[in-house]
Amino acid sequence: MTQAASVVSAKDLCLTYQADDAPVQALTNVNLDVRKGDFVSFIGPSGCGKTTFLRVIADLEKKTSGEITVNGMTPEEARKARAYGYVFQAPALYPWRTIEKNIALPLEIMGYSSVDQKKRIAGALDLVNLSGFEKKFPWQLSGGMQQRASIARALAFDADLLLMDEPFGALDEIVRDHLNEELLKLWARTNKTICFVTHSIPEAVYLSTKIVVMSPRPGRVTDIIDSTLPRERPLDIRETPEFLEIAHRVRDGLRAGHSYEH
Ligand SMILES: Nc1ncnc2c1ncn2[C@@H]1O[C@H](COP(=O)(O)OP(=O)(O)OP(=O)(O)O)[C@@H](O)[C@H]1O
Repeated sequence: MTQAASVVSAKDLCLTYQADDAPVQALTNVNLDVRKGDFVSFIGPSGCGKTTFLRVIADLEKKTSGEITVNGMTPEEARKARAYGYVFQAPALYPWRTIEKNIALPLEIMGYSSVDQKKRIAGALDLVNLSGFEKKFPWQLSGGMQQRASIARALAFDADLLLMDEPFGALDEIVRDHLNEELLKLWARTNKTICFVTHSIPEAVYLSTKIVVMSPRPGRVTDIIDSTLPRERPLDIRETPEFLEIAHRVRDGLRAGHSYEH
């Protein structure tokens, strides 16, 4: 079997923010290869550079040195080619726009025709099980539904790559479990490549084909774990020895990152 194409490739990637008082080294020599169809989670304590890494992929920040390609292009070229959808930590929906108008916004900006917009909005809402909620305003939906609407917005232009920055962090555990299951189904159905930031070890292990463990100051990758779990994952897989073993390795990686600081 030939290896899947590289979607994100980072080689010795470094990023230093030029803050007013002192420079902040947010990413140091990050080496990572994300392949088509991978579900990659980034886990690490606050401030280790997870968001920064997603923002470099999305061309929202510029690298200081090293290499980064997205679908074989520079991040700028990839952005212009609409290579990815981005889901933020909070749903970030405009309260004065209905759900369909929120999803339409990036499509309007990109100049899709209104017929095309309608088709894409209907398809994206169907993927996140929100058909029928087009005319509702964000405040009429629960937190979980709002987050699904913002996932629909990221799906609407049908990019192969989905960047998700801790999308379920603010939700309670039951809703989060449900959305984790739904996200895996969506991933299986669409064969997208997903880069997902989380603070939760069980969430990272449950969702991912690859787990990138990071440590802070300066943001480094301490471990990259290829999951041995099958792609089909009922929630109770979280009680299997295989799952717990991977979770254990993630925890060890996080601890190793911490002791580095002393
Ligand atoms: N625009 C900026 N200017 C200066 N420093 C910044 C800027 N953005 C982020 N940083 C710093 O860079 C480091 C990495 O930040 P980043 O947001 O990538 O971390 P994170 O791992 O995503 O954290 P969290 O889990 O809290 O979201 C932090 O120390 C942060 O304070």
